[in-house]
Amino acid sequence: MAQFTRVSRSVGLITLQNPPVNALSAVARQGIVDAVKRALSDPKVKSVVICGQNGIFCGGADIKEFGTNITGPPLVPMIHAIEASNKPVVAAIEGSAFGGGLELALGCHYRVAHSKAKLGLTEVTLGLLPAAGGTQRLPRLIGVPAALNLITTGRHVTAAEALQLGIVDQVTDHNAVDEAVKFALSVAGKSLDARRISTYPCPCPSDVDALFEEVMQKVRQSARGAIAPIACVQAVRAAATLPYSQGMEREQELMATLFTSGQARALQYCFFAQRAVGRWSMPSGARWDTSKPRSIHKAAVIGLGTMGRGIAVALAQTGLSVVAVETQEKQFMEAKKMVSGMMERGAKRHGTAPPLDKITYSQNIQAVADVDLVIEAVFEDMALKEKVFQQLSTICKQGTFLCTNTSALDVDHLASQTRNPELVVGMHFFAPAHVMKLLEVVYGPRSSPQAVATAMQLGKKMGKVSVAVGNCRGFVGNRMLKPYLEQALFLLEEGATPELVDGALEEFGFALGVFKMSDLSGLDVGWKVRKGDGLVEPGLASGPSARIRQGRRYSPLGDLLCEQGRFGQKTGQGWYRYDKPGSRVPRYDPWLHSFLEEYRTQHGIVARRIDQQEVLERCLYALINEGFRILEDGIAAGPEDIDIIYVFGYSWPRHRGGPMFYASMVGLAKVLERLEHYHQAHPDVPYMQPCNLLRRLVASGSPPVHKWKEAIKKLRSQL
Ligand SMILES: CCCCCCCC/C=C\C/C=C/C(=O)SCCNC(=O)CCNC(=O)[C@H](O)C(C)(C)COP(=O)(O)OP(=O)(O)OC[C@H]1O[C@@H](n2cnc3c(N)ncnc32)[C@H](O)[C@@H]1OP(=O)(O)O
Repeated sequence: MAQFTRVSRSVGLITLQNPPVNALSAVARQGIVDAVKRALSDPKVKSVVICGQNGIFCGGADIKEFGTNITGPPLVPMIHAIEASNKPVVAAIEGSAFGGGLELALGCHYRVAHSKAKLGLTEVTLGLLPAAGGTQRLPRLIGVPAALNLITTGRHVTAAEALQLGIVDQVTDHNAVDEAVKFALSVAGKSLDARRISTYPCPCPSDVDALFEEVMQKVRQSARGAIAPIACVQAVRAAATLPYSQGMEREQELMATLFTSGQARALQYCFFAQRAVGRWSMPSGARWDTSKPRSIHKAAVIGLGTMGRGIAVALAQTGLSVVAVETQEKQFMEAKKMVSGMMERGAKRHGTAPPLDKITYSQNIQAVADVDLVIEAVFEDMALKEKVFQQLSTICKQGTFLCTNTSALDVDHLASQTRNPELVVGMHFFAPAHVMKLLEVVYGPRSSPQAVATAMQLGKKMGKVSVAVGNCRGFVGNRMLKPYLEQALFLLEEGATPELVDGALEEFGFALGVFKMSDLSGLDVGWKVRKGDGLVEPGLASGPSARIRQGRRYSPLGDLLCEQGRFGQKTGQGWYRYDKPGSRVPRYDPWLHSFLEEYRTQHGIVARRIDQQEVLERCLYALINEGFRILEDGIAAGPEDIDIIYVFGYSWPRHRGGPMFYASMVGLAKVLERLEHYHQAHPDVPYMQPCNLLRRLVASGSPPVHKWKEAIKKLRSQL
C-alpha cells in the first residue's frame, strides 16, 4: 500500500509501504494511484514527494507477480498520471531505486537522492526490459550512449554517478525525505513544461544506424545468447528514432515477447534461488535460522599458492586481520609481492586504500595460534593436508574453526585428524578466489551447525554466494563436472573435434567450451588426480581394452597430451595451439587433428559425423544425471543449490537457469528418454545410466522444479 500525509502544510507525502523492498505489487500500485489522486485533488497540496518506508525507495515491480495473473492498475498509466500532474512531484530516493522503482522516479518531475542510494534499470538481469517507460525516458534524459550502457547491463549506479549523468537533480548526505520536502516547497507553483521527460527530444548522434549497429554487435557478443539485452537495444533505438508514443508501443511489444520467454523465467528463478541458498539446511535437521554463527575477527590462510593468495586478499578486503602462512621460502617471497599487488589493483578499481596492513606474513605455522578460523589451502595432496590438520589441531587455541579449501578430498577424513572434528568444514573457493563469487561450504557428518553457520556468514561477508553442501568426492560442482568432461573426451574419440564440442557449448551460452576451459586451467591438474586414482597407464596397447579402466569406458586422450608436455595455455599447447606459453588466444592446431586421426586408427575407431545436438545432449544430460544423483544422496538440499553453484562457479549461462532448471525446461521425460538412449548405445558408461530419482520424478508426473524438494522428501519417505 501507500500512505498519504500532508507535511510542511502544503506538501503531499506519499510513502510506499510494501516490506521488505517496497516492490510495486498490485496493492502498492493501487495505493499510489489513490494517493496521487488525493494529492492532486487537495487544494492545500501545492507539491508532492514520493518516498519509500524503511529507507528504501523501491525495489521495482513485484517479481513474484510475474508468474501469476497480474491484476491492479498497470504501471505505465500510473507513471503517466504522475508526470502529467500540474503539481510538481519529487522522488525522494533512499536505499535502492531499481527497475520499475527508478521508472517511477523518472516519471516524477524532480529526483533527490541520498548519497548512499543506488539506482539502476535492472530489468535486463531478470530477462526483461524497463517497460514502464524506462527505455523511452532514460535516453531522453541522459542521452543514447549512457542510457544504452545502463539499460543493457542493468548495472547499479551510485547517487554521485546518477547526479553526474543527470538522472537525479540533487544528492544529499542528510535525510533525503526532508531534503525532498524542502525541494518540493521550493518548486511549488513553478512551470513544469521543461520537467516532463517524455516530452524531451531524444538527443541523438547523427549516425544512428552506425551507432546501433556497433552497439548491437557488442551486445550480441557479450549476451551469450540472452535475448533481453538485444531487446533493450531495440527499444532504445525506438526512443532515438520514433516519437515518444510510438516508442512506448515498441517498448510494450518487445516486453510482451520477453515477458513470457523461458529466459525470463530462468533469470527470475536464479534471482530467487540465489536468495534461497542462504536458507541452508543439513540432513541432521540443522538450519540457517536455528544455528548461530560465531564472529570471526582474525583468520589465517595456510599455503600461499594461487588459491591461498586469492583467499588472503578476499579475507583482508572484508576488514579481517589475516595471518598468511607459507613455509617454502621462494613461494613465500613471491606470494608477499603478488598479494600486495592484487590488493593494490583491487583498491585502485574501487577507489579505496589497499588493506595492506591487514595481513601479516609468516613462514611458521605456529603464527596461527590465536586466530578464530583457519583456511588451509596447501597443495591438493591428502597426506600433506592430513599433516597440516594434525598440526593445526594442536597449535590453534580452543574453538578455532579449521577449514579446508580442498576441491574434492574427503573433509570428514581431515576432520578425523583433529581433536575437535565438529570444528572442521570445507570452504571450497573458486579461482581466482578474490574475484569468483561462489563458495561451496562443505559439511561432514561431524561438522557442527555452528561451524557451517560461521563459514556461511564469513562467505557472505566476503561477498560470496555461499552454498552449503554435503561431503563427497568433488562435492557438487566438481562431481558433476566429471561426467561432462568424460563425455567431451568420448565425443573426440568418436569423431568430434575440440572446435565442434566447444562451439556447441559456447553457442549454448558457456563462456568457454570444455576444451578451452581445460587449456585455461591446465591439463596437468586432472592428470595428477587420475594418476592418484590409478587410472593412468602409460604406453598401454591399442585395442578396445586400452580404453577400459576399472571396468568402465575410459579415454586416455588427456593423459596422452600430458605425456607430450601439452598442459594447455601455460605450455602454449593443449587441445589448441597458442602463440607462446601463457598466451590466451586458442588457435586451430593441425597437430592435434592428425593426433586424433592416428589415435582413432590405432584403436580401430571409425570416425562418424557428430552434430551439435548430440554434443549438448551427451555433455549436459550426463552432468544433469549426476545432479539428480546428488539430490538423491542428499548432498545438495535442493535443485536451487546445484543451479547456483553452476551459474556462479562454472559459467553455466544464467539465462538457462542452471542445469536442474534447464532439465525441467527441456522436460524430465525427454532427459530420461535421451539418457536411456545413450546408455543403451554406451552401456560401459555408468554416468549415462538414468538415476533412480529422475525415473521416479518422471513417474510421478515430472513436477515443476520448485516442487522437487517436496517430491524428493515424499519419495524418500516411501522408501
Ligand atoms: C506484456 C506483459 C507486461 C506485464 C507487465 C509487467 C509490468 C512490468 C513493467 C515494468 C517493468 C519493470 C520491471 C521490474 O521492475 S523488475 C524488478 C526490478 N527490480 C530489481 O531488479 C531489484 C531486485 N531486488 C534487489 O536487487 C534487492 O532485493 C534489493 C537491492 C532491492 C534489496 O537487497 P537486500 O536488502 O539484500 O534484500 P534481498 O535481495 O535479500 O531481498 C529481500 C527479499 O525481498 C525480495 N525481493 C526483492 N526485490 C523484489 C522484487 N522486486 N519483487 C519481489 N520480491 C523482491 C527478495 O526475494 C527477498 O525475499 P526472499 O526471496 O523471500 O528472501
